[in-house]
Amino acid sequence: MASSLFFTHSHCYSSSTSLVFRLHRQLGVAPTSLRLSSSHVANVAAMAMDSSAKVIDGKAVAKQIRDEITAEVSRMREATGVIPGLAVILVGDRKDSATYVRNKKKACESVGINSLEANLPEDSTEEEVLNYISGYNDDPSVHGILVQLPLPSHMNEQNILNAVRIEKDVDGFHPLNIGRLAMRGRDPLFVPCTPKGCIELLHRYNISIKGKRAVVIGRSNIVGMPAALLLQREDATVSIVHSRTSNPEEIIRQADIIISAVGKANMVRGSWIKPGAVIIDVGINPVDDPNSPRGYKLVGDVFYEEAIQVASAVTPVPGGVGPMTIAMLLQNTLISAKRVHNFE
Ligand SMILES: Nc1nc(=O)c2c([nH]1)NC[C@@H]1CN(c3ccc(C(=O)N[C@@H](CCC(=O)O)C(=O)O)cc3)C=[N+]21
Repeated sequence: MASSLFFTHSHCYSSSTSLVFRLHRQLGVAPTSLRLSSSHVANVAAMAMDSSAKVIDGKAVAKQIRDEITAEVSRMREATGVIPGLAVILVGDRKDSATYVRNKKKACESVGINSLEANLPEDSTEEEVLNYISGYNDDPSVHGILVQLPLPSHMNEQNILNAVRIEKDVDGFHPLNIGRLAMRGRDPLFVPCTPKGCIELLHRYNISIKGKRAVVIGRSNIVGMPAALLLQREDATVSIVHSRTSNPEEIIRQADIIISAVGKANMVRGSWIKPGAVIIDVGINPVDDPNSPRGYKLVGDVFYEEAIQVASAVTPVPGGVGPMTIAMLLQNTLISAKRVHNFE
């Protein structure tokens, strides 16, 4: 999910918070004795006292959605005899990809969706991958096809994603599905899982989007760009901040809703956040942690401990967007099976 990295860390230290603290030191006064006039800082202080930000529990919402899907899968099976099927193609042996694929398989089992898996060696040819896709395209027991990304560098991702039948494109990555997502008055067959999960979290927490200022950080094909399109379809006013944006902090500070999908640990600092904003953190970044048995822990793009003091609601990492991505994949697979079998 991590796209290209950007922003030097020196940016983080030009934040207004650390500037205030530098001022404290220069003036030789205790922080509490400083009169801070801006409502921003006052609000931050007020919120810090009751540390009021809500944690958006993606893990719990994903569980609820899986329960709903379980019920629908069995209703469909009883009425039609059809069991939705998802095929996952994994090329190579990246450890993280293998873990994600295993989790997807487990999730399928937990809701009663059939899962098929093709594990191809790293040195497979593009043609071999295309052959698998074509087999799944023609297999009526397969309602969704997912090609785990990233693919080995010798393969042309575009050729491979284009080969998935749009009726089975449960990732929503086919250019025709993205094109429809971008057009007013049209609807894609599938919406990409991670951005869909972000919007679903906002809905389930009754956070209104219409008329709000939303900022998406990152412009990847799989998260940032479709997330911006979805927010716009929900009637938000959307800005996209990326590696060539000259004043990212200034733009991010105007947002009522922030979706960050950059892949840079703790990049978004508390001082970049408008008090009361809602933060959806898509980043899943490993950082060294000698106290963890694995030697690392996962953090988001957003500096969580700071954000929770300023925002009204924040998704944690792990336990935020990640579990929602998988829940949306199951949902897309169910939608696909229902559509092809005309089951309402
Ligand atoms: N064709 C394709 N479709 C994808 O949807 C896709 C992909 N390729 N390639 C890789 C990324 C990554 N991704 C994640 C899904 C779930 C979690 C997830 O459930 N994370 C948990 C656990 C994290 C952990 O502890 O390892 C959490 O955030 O709480 C994370 C990441 C889907 N991706």
